[in-house]
Amino acid sequence: MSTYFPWQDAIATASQSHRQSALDHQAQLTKPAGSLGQLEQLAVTLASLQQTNTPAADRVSIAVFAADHGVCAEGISLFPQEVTGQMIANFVTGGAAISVMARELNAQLEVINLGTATPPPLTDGVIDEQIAPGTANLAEQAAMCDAQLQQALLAGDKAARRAADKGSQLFIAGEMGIGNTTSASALACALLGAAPAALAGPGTGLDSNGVQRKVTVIERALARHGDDPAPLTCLASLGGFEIAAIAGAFIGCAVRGVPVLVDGFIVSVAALAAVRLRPELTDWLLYAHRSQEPGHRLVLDALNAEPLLDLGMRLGEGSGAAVAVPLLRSACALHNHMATFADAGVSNSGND
Ligand SMILES: O=C(O)c1ccc[n+]([C@@H]2O[C@H](COP(=O)([O-])O)[C@@H](O)[C@H]2O)c1
Ligand SMILES: Cc1cc2nc[nH]c2cc1C
Repeated sequence: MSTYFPWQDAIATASQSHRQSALDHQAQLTKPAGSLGQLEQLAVTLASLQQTNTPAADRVSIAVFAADHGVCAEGISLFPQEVTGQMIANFVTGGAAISVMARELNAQLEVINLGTATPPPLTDGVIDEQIAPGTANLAEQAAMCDAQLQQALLAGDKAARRAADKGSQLFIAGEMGIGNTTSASALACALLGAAPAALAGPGTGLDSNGVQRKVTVIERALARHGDDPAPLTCLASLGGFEIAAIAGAFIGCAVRGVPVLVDGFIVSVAALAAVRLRPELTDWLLYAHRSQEPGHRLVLDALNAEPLLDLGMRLGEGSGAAVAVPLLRSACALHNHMATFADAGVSNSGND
């Protein structure tokens, strides 16, 4: 495939010296070594990515990418397609889960429309990156052409640039798209060489007959696609506009040195495609939660990812990542504000 990448710039590298300083600092804090578990690693990782001795997750950018999917014609979702447009309006008017969470976190929230089958009832405050009124039906033809893929990747890159320009310390991508678990499952199958039955799940709530129908649809899509695992080919053939945009956004964040907190199943599949495209991206991805969508486990394993939370969530929108932000903030506050053994006059002999 000849898709042109406008951002073939080098991905930023984590600072080994800040990593070492952060590890040394952790060893001085008034606690048995390792007793803050993953919070210690989080603080160290953020220090090395942010190239600082005082890591932070105060300035958070959340970008929700929304788009429709032609594969909905196959009856693979419990919900009608017009919900995508309706939820876009709900995101900007403040009633969606991610809107509430963004307010709680004092995070920047932007909503990006990459193309819906039914226009959103309200477009004020929505970033317009519409490519087409949804992808084509991926069971029958490529979901998008090369030019559309490029537009989607670029829309994601622009969101990453806006986050970097605002000085964001953490980027979260959310997604909204009725039918997108079918697209994400098909894409993961192609990237991993996995069987549809291993990846397909209920999405918004299909029963077992519905999941079986979804498996058959993905099998048709993969038979048409063939076994080409090249990430750009897979994205165009089986992806969604929002999934490709998220892949572009993650690469754009890593190029600009903004750490990413990865949300659920669909976002993780976008991350997998992006990592296959640019393996150096791996360092920049932190994983928030394991979604209830059964395929997420396989995708996380392929990414070698150990997510922080497992709360049985399966909403999307970036909600699983948003609930993990307070953990990152706690990790940073502890790293930055705990007393050292020397400062507090506490004996450190147990840590020798
Ligand atoms: O993030 C997840 O893990 C997740 C798991 C299942 C469903 N979703 C959300 O549900 C929608 C897609 O579900 P479906 O059944 O229409 O394919 C889409 O808008 C996603 O945000 C999200
Ligand atoms: C109501 C609704 C909200 C969502 N948010 C993300 N995916 C969604 C799917 C539905 C159906």
